[in-house]
Amino acid sequence: MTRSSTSHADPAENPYVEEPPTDFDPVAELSREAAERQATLLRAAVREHDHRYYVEADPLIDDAVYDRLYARLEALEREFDLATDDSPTRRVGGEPLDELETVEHVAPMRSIDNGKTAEAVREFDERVRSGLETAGFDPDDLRYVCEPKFDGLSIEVVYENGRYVLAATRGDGIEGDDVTEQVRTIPSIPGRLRGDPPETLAVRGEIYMPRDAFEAHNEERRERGEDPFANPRNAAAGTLRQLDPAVVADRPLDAFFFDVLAWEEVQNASATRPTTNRGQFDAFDAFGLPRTDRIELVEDIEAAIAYRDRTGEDRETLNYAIDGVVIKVNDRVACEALGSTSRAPRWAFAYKFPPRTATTTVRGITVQVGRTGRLTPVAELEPVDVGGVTVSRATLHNPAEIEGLGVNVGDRVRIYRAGDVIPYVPEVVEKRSEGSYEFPETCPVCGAPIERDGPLAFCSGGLGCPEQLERAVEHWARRDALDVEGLGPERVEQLREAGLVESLPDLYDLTAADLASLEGWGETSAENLIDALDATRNPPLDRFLAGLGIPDVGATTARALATHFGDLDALLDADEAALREVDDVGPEVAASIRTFFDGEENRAAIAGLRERGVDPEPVEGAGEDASPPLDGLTFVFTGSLSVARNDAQATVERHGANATSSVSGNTDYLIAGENPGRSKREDADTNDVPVLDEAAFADLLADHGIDWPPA
Ligand SMILES: NC(=O)c1ccc[n+]([C@@H]2O[C@H](COP(=O)([O-])OP(=O)(O)OC[C@H]3O[C@@H](n4cnc5c(N)ncnc54)[C@H](O)[C@@H]3O)[C@@H](O)[C@H]2O)c1
Ligand SMILES: [Zn+2]
Repeated sequence: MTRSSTSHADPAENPYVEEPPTDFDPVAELSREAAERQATLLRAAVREHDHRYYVEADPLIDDAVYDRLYARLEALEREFDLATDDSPTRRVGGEPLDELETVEHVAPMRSIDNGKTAEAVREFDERVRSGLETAGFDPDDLRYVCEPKFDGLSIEVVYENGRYVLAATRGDGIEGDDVTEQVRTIPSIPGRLRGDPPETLAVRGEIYMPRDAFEAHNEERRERGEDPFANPRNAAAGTLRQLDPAVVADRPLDAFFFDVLAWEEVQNASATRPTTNRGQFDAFDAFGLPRTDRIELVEDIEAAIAYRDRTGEDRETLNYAIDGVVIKVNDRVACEALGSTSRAPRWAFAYKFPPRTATTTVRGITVQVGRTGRLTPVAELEPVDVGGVTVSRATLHNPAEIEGLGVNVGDRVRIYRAGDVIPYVPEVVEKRSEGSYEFPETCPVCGAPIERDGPLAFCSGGLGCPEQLERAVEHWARRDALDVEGLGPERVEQLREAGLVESLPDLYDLTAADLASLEGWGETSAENLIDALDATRNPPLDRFLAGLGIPDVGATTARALATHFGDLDALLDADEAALREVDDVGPEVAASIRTFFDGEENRAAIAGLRERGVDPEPVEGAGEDASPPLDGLTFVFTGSLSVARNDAQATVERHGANATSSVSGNTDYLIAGENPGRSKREDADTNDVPVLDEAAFADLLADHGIDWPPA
């Protein structure tokens, strides 16, 4: 099999690549010649966008714009009978990456036809009915099975004699990338099937990053100064492209399976393939393959439409991203009779949710200052409804983005909002102003000069900038840092405005009397905050470090630094070479730590804290030779313990162990509190992982000289 080559359009010569129109003339008004010319350009443009989207994972245009180009091309090909075999409307849009090995799929991995209206779904139903009638089926026997359409990464997984042997991405539908080692690290994908599987089983599913994990992961990226992923789909795709399986193992991915690509048995007659799509899910259950429990078998297309509406209502509450539902003919013999085009099966249809985008006017552009001084421009908008939510602000990310969009006050823009993503502006739809917004040269809050670093801009005012100071104090008080209750953003702002807090150490000069004199404070709340601050005077070293907000140092790196150096002075004196000896710390992070500790302001803050008796506890037994007591062990926690799960995880990590969120063959202990999760217990059984209750866990820690519950 040869790899299909993709010719790329030269963006400069093709208007549909660089600046796709927002509207097209009606197809009926075109001459045949004009239609041919347009179709040729559109084909080249769609190919180019496919490449940017599937291969480079860096699309030039928004999905809605792409969908418009694609629909136009389909319409021209249909009306003027122009389809060519190599048209992108005839094939799946991806192609394998160069860095990974290429593998051929056991059966083509096709796309799915889709639409956003009930009308389009009814037309699909009519096509199915007439197709079945032609093939001699009784359309009255027709049943549909409905499932959520997961917005992740399509994957093929192959089992031979029940053993996991291969995983591949969709690629161009015929060949994909070999990601066997990467996918092997996903805990919910079994290494061995249970029950009575056929000799060869190839299944299709979707890999996704759970929403909570996505948010946590993005938070870490932001802390390291990296750009967050725009959505969970990109996060999952970016992760699976990692060539190093250890990186993949570190990021929480999960999977749902929904289709069988091949089911072959030579001798094992008991393992017959189910005759319905619904029945295949029961087989998945028996084999231990994860699948959604939101499957519904319905009597007719109207019930399928209702299913989509109900699913849409639950959309924001699910821990995974979905972009619609998939409606499939249930009976597999009927599916085979209907068959497939080269691009998509005729027996399935994706009924997508309405786009979460709208058009509105930019009323103003403001600039926000973050903890590290990073400046984020924000578009202040004419309020507009987007999928049921009123949006009046959208992020413009950074000055380079503004230049790229060419946006200015007064322009009409499209905004995009998904449940878990801050609304943003993918395009200007109508230019009504001159040029693009001119980014200020000084910080709008403190007036210090702005410094540019590539696409980003920073306020150079440091903790002298009121906004940076407030963010730094809030950061210090965060749960995973010093955990000071009662010190939220509003109170921090109040303390700064009252002149009580002008630096981090000032927090520890506060008195209950100072606070009680402020508006909205009583004696009790004042004393509570003073007590909460007092309780942080001897924090564990890692929390102290996390609280300082060193760029690139999140909670995990802070723990690694604390365990390695043991006390603050050793760390303050460490040069970059010494810092790089710590796990997780590469040259960039080492340089960033050094720069932070060399900064005069930061030195002064640390000295000021120590003068006020805020001094971190040294870590006992730390040092390069002594390996930490729980080194190499992996724990999973389930159910409720006497302390928060985060704290339990932090405790074992502080002593050298890993804490992960799902049980696999690599887990050493499952710690089960009250009301433990059933699936984790089952996974522990399957993988022979010992399950400890909290008392037994405390004993285990005591054997290693670790106190439980943690102080
Ligand atoms: N912005 C751009 O330049 C650009 C370029 C190309 C494509 N796109 C976007 O990509 C999308 C089209 O991509 P596509 O062809 O991969 O289609 P798709 O991703 O919309 O749908 C097909 C996929 O759905 C998945 N799926 C999820 N749940 C499923 C279930 N329960 N049953 C069956 N399949 C299920 C399958 O893995 C399959 O690969 C469009 O939204 C388009 O806008 C954008
Ligand atoms: Zn400033």
